[in-house]
Amino acid sequence: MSSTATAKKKQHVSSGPVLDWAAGHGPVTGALSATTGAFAVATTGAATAMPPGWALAVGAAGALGHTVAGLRVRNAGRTLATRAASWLVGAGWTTWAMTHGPLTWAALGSLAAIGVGIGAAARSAALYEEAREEEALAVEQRQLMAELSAERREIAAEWIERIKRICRITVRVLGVEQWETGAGYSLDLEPQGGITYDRIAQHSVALSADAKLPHGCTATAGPGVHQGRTILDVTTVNVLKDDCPYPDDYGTLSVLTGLPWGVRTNGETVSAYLREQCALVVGPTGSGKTNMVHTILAGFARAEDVLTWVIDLNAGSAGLPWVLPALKGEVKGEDGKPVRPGIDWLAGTHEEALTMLDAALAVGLHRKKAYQDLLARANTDLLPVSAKIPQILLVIDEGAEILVSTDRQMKELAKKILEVIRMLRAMGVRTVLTALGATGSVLGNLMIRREGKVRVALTGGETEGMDLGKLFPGRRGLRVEQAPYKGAGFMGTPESPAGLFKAWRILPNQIREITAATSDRHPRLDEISARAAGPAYARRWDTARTAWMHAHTPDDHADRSSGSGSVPGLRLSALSGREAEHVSPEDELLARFRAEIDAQFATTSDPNTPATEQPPAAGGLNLSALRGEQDSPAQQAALALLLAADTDGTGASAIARALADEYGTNRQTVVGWLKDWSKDGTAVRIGEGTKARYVHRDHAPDN
Ligand SMILES: Nc1ncnc2c1ncn2[C@@H]1O[C@H](COP(=O)(O)OP(=O)(O)OP(=O)(O)O)[C@@H](O)[C@H]1O
Repeated sequence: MSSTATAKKKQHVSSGPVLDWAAGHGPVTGALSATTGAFAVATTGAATAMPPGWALAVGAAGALGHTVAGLRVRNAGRTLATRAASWLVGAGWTTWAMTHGPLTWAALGSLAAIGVGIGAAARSAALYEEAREEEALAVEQRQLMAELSAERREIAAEWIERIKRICRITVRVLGVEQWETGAGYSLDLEPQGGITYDRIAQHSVALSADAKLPHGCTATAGPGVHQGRTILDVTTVNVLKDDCPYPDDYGTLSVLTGLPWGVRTNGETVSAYLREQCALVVGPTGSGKTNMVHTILAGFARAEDVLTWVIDLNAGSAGLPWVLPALKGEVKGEDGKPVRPGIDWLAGTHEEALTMLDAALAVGLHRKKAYQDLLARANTDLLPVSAKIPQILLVIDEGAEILVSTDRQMKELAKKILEVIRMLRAMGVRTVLTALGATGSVLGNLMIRREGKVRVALTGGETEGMDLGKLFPGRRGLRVEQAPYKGAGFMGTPESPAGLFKAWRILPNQIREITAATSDRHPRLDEISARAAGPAYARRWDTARTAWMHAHTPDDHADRSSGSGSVPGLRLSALSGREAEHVSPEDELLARFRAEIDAQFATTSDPNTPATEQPPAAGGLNLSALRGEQDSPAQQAALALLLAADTDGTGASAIARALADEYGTNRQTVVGWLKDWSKDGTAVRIGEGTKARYVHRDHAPDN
């Protein structure tokens, strides 16, 4: 748009002068308007005996007005002079014609000559202005180019020419940034003529070929800082074929600020934002899908506001590495204490999966009612997820296949999965489904299409059942052949358009490290949700329900620990009376907590639980790490207060006061806990009468 036109637009918007001195006229209409105007004034003026000086005054004002308007839009001196002269000549003729009569041949002839003259002058001024603008653009581009280094200048010139030839678009290059990884560069482009980035994106494949980029490298156009700008990412080194190890920084993450899943070809981390979105990860066998699931679980484990629930009907294998090392006591915290599993619940059977989905639905639906006040106070309809009210992320391995299965049992699961996806976004329950293929039947489901906008396709070179067009609609130029490596593929989210990416490679020792490093960080299910989830949730680590985890993982400590010839493998279920004699105090405690939970939820005894509440055998799954898991959050908070009270100790009233606001706990309840803790040795009562107080056993005087 010319500067004159821009200025004109601006004047329209502002409440500026009523007379638009910069009003647009072409050379012909301008000349016509001037001559007919002058003629009309001269004839009317002559007929009404108007003083001729008026016409001259109007002309002078016109010349002045146009000059001021021209100066404001920085017109050239030449243009200003032409316009002012046109006004003055017109006014001069009108004055003369009014005194000598406008309807003479001399008057009319001279007016025609003046009209042609004004037209020609205006045309020449317009041409001059256009040339001036073009020159200014060229100077600007030259300046930009001068600011770039020689190498960047060369890159910029090369791409200006290539885009012009292939896309038939003229672009200005505003910047060239070479990536620190050395794997390519980005160009900041401004396509001319109101063209947007997608016109360049359409030609991605042709541009990559023309630039002779190596296999696995692309030239991908994406949106720039505004709609008139484009960022063109050009990969020159194929980083997809090399392994990309999971970073060894296990720092705290949040579902609100994004969970990193891998890297783009430019070395940038690509994150999934799952507060409101569900995710779909597609990968045929051997593509690196299991590894990707572990990378996803690692991110969830590191988040302080996420509870991960995993369903894997393939014997729970996706979740086991996150559970077994902790349950078997193979991983210890820094202080040598047992650690909590890296995920919060693992379902490996159809029944357990149903229980989990029912619990998720109960939590979500109850949160809707119970947190009404909180939502009103926060003035939002999205539950404010935090470490206190965590997001539940349900990872369902091969969940997409469950959704399209015709099997009766699977259909039952599918119905509940879809209910979770459909109803619980606002209440902080989202899903990550994996699928073996990006086929029509998987993506045909409206709920997946609508709610699952975080999408990953791990191709591993597999073209069968890999419809990238369906997985990433509207994104052109993505081809499976660009990522023929394990763990490599495409990822797209609402925040980051689909493009090549490589999943981090995570190894079993890192899973153990992350389990240990994040043990204290995992949130607990808020009390409101825990109540809704009920005993099914509270007893998820019960021996009867976790026995299957050992069914197919021979215990390598079995022989070492049981010289007396105890049966290897299923130690949890093998609760023989003899083994039960060697019960650790912590396991005894666990049994007591279970009984308490029963009382709290007023449940009848679980038919799956052994008739006598026997603790797990010594040397079996080390459930002591889960002691706190089975308490109510209020009870855990009370225990934390007891610990924090150090050697001074504390009392029931003080603890109840501290918990009243958040949990509504009364003194009587705390008295009960303190009594239990004194009995089982967790707390020690010291002093008598009004001096009586409780200290944690770690701070007891004789400890
Ligand atoms: N991100 C990655 N980077 C490098 N190599 C990887 C990556 N992911 C997987 N691999 C390699 O691919 C192999 C298969 O990976 P994985 O078991 O995750 O695949 P899968 O798709 O789950 O296959 P299957 O379903 O057969 O188990 C791994 O043993 C590893 O060597």
